[in-house]
Amino acid sequence: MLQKLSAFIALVAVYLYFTKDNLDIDSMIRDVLDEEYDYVIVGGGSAGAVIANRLSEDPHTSVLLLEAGEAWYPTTSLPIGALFNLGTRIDWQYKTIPQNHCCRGLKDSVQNIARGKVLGGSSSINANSYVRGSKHDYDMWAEMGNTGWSYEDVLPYFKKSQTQLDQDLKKSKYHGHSGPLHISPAPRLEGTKYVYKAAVEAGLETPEDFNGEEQLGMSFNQVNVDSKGERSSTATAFLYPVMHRENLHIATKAHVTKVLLKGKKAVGVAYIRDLVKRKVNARKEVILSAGVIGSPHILLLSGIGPKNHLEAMNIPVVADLPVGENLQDHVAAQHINFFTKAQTITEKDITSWQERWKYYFFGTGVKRSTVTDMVYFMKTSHQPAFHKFPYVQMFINAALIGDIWKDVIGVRDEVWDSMYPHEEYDGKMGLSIIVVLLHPHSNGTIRLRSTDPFDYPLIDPKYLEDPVDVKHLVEGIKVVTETLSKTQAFKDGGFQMSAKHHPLCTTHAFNSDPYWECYIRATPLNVFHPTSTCKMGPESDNNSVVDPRLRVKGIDNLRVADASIMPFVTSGNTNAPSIMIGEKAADLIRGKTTV
Ligand SMILES: Cc1cc2nc3c(=O)[nH]c(=O)nc-3n(C[C@H](O)[C@H](O)[C@H](O)COP(=O)(O)OP(=O)(O)OC[C@H]3O[C@@H](n4cnc5c(N)ncnc54)[C@H](O)[C@@H]3O)c2cc1C
Repeated sequence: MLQKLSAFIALVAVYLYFTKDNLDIDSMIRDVLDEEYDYVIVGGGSAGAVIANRLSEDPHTSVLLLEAGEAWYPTTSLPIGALFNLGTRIDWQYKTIPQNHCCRGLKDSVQNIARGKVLGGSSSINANSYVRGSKHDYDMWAEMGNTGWSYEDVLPYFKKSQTQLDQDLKKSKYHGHSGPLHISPAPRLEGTKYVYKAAVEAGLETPEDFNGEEQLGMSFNQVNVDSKGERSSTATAFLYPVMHRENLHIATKAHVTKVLLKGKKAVGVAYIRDLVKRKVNARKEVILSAGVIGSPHILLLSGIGPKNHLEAMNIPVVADLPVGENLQDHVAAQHINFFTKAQTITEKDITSWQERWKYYFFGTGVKRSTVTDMVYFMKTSHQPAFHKFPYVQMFINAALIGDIWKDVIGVRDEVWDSMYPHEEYDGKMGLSIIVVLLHPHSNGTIRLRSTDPFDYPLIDPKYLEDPVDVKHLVEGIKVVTETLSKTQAFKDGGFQMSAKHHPLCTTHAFNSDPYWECYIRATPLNVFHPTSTCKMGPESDNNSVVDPRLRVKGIDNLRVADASIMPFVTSGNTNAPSIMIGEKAADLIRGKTTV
């Protein structure tokens, strides 16, 4: 009994030691707010946190940040934390509506859409890969009429936000050295080194820096992890260090329900905190940074959206704009697995207490890892010739898929047990490769389910509606099964591809094209990169919601600044681009160029 009590007290002491900083953070959250601020920012995520920081640099400007989620959570600092954050109270835990063109191996044919509900937003719960996308993405945004968003225009903002810790990249003209966000190289385990060798042997490109001169090819990953081995989110980088500013007020657990409008001018927002309906005024502007689902949700509730839909919901139409259209997401093929004896991370390592202590005391071990240690970018033969950016990305994970992922992905029990049987997977080392579609032809929508602001909207990404989307993915899979897997390096590493037949695709010969098409449609993943539901476009683009200065069209004093404004989804993970959008938005709002 005494022993158990001492162990418990020791645990509490360690917990308090490591969370003491969080008590300071709590003390800086405002309970009582002013009636009016210069700027009211909704959502303290990847973009919103950056805007709050930058606007409050001027002590004469008052800024309020309203965030629906909490100030912090015990597992957010762990680089490997994505696995421990999903499905918790800091994840909104959205779901799509049942999908018609995929997903029969998933529960109810729906995909889980995780989003962060905490300061830092999704940057506090994500998988930490630091990927800017292709320079051609931004050049095409500019060609579409979005003046000021070409690669040359946005590169300085990427650099501004960043401190590159990788010794080899420190001198690169593509990286920044004094920004709040810390970027370091992903660990290089024995298992992933074999993949690199395989890429060289197969004649694939192997750029040193996929965020630099050349993106295409196989590279070791770059991650948002600081020199102490902790996650560098926009909360830790941009908010916590400046929360003491007198002119920056931050309110958490404040759920914004509506933009308050006087005619066609935004004058504040309505929100609910502690079960009480409240209002706050904005002297200059309201900035929506509530993310790809939150921002369109609030606009629709405010009467800004497609006329037909608003009328059907009995909401008076203030502006007829395509809010909630153009939803794009990176859909991916289920993990392709290779067993190996070369060092990788086992599921037991991920959950073990020894590893937890190793990380807490020394900042080392597998919890310092973000698992995706390498990335590969490729074009496919099915993409239009004028698209110079890649259509496929691979995440090379230094761990086999295991039960820890089952609920995150939402695969039906019997399908999961058949795909990843315990006797084959438990305790085994290996690689899992996720092949991701970067530019889906199938775009979807976000619509109101009801006028209750707490009712989640209807999310329909229409995954894989267009058959060409599957073709891109099959071509990507073949690089794994026909090229990498046949190299001497893979033989030397003892890599053995799992030949487990997908239980819903047994009528197709294993490893044939029809087999992979079936495999992709049966149990796809989304890799949490939805964008473009408040698309940016010039005056002439009727399919856009905000102009290139991020102002909501036809409404004064209202901007949107987050992943929802992307004209199309970038060629890679979407956190760094959302942070860049935050940096650029701050300059657009205050009318000065800082880069
Ligand atoms: C599990 C997961 C893994 C990912 N992995 C990676 C990765 O490895 N690399 C990468 O680059 N990208 C990754 N992403 C994607 C990336 O994190 C997002 O694209 C990016 O964070 C989006 O930024 P944002 O500012 O648009 O929205 P968010 O960061 O989601 O911020 C929106 C904020 O608004 C708040 N909010 C919403 N509605 C309201 C409301 N009504 N009232 C008040 N506040 C509200 C939310 O709580 C949230 O804090 C991942 C995402 C997830 C969820």
